[in-house]
Amino acid sequence: DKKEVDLAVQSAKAAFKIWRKKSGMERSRILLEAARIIRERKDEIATVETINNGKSVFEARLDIDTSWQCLEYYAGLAASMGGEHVQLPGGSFGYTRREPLGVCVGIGAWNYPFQIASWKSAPALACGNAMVFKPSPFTPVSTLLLAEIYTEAGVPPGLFNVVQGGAATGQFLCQHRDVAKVSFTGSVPTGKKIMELASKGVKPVTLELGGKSPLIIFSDCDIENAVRGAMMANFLTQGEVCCNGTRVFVQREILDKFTEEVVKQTKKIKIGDPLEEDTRMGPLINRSHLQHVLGFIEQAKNEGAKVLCGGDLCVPEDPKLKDGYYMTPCVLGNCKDGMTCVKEEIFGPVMSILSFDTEAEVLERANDTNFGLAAGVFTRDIQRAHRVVAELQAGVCYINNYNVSPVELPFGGYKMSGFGRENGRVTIEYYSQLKTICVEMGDVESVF
Ligand SMILES: NC(=O)C1=CN([C@@H]2O[C@H](COP(=O)(O)OP(=O)(O)OC[C@H]3O[C@@H](n4cnc5c(N)ncnc54)[C@H](O)[C@@H]3O)[C@@H](O)[C@H]2O)C=CC1
Ligand SMILES: C[N+](C)(C)CCCC(=O)O
Repeated sequence: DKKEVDLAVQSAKAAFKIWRKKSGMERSRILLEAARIIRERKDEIATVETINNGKSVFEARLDIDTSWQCLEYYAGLAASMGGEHVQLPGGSFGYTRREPLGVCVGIGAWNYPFQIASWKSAPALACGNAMVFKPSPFTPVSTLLLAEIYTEAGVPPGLFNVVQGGAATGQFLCQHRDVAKVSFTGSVPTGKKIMELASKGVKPVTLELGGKSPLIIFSDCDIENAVRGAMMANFLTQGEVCCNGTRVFVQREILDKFTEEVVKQTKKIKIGDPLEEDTRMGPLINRSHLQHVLGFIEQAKNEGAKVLCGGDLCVPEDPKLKDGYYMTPCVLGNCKDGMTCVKEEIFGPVMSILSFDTEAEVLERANDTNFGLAAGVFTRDIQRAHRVVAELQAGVCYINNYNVSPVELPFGGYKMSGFGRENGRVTIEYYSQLKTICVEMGDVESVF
């Protein structure tokens, strides 16, 4: 409620007063300690994340890895955040200071709860800010572990606060007068609302929104790697991934071979209890989302797409899983650009395969979308690879791989997939502001 949101912001504000005075080296040491604790508690956090979200524990561990890596990365940058010195006439000079913004708000989606909270809080805290974070009400648990860990590592109490709730809570946060910035991960419609709310207080926003990314497979590619890339691009976290390459464009010469292999591999994905070691796909986030995804498959069939595998409700053999929100991962063939399954973000394990003939044609079609989060290309021709990514309208492009996320590289979208970046050096700019100081060494020459 409004009252709890205010308490969280006030406590973050108090912590900010202490934190902002610390040197980068001091902040760095605490972030490194937090990273160490995450590494030490990795299996436990991954288990909580699996219970939280439903993704396989095998995959959840990878999310926890990119989380502590993000803290380590920004710990490394914290001490080198600085400004510049500029000489002016007559011995006068100026300098700039890079200062924190204050209390930042993070609002997260349910697909990568711990990772999203880490990717937002690590650069925020490294720059000297405080953060109040609101996880999705579908995945409220793991972010609390992060808060616990920051506290144990030695941040001032309240520096990273978690508030629970849905849209109303998010709105209170975006409107709060003591909030300096909002970083949001979620859907395009909510992103627009947040931008609107934040604009009332002239607060900067970072928006990490949805996508419908193209993955382009040329006939000169290493086909085994291309198949693995397409699996990585579509089936992590039950397909509930914003940057997934769900429009798989395959050059006609290898369409049959590629499709056959992708279908073979998709059928092998082990679905079941996500806490079991060999499971690679768990249940979707909730029943209504499952129905929503299955609805897209029905519609795809009606519009002429061919289900090559999966796309059905799945009831695992284990009786304790019988009411789970499981479905079999789906590959759709015979897809055309105008179909709903090709145009809209499904956010489930559904790959659409499209064929193409020429580079110019596929570029035109790949870019014909309002989204622009990610894109991928598989080819052995290095000139073509760089020529194609230079033309793709997407914030993150992969050559001969997909959905890897080294924290050293910026991540974020073009077009309606949002703006601002997470990870990489550049994100320091999104969590700090520049102060200019002009120093007079002589007398004031007044106009009056
Ligand atoms: N670009 C990226 O990095 C990512 C984008 N996404 C996108 O997120 C979507 C799925 O996640 P959902 O949780 O369903 O998205 P969502 O937009 O429904 O919710 C996201 C968060 O915003 C909060 N929220 C909802 N309405 C709000 C309002 N009016 N004001 C303030 N906060 C509000 C929710 O409680 C939740 O914490 C997909 O569209 C996906 O593409 C998901 C993960 C990563
Ligand atoms: C880790 N990765 C690249 C698969 C997804 C990260 C973005 C998201 O939160 O959906």
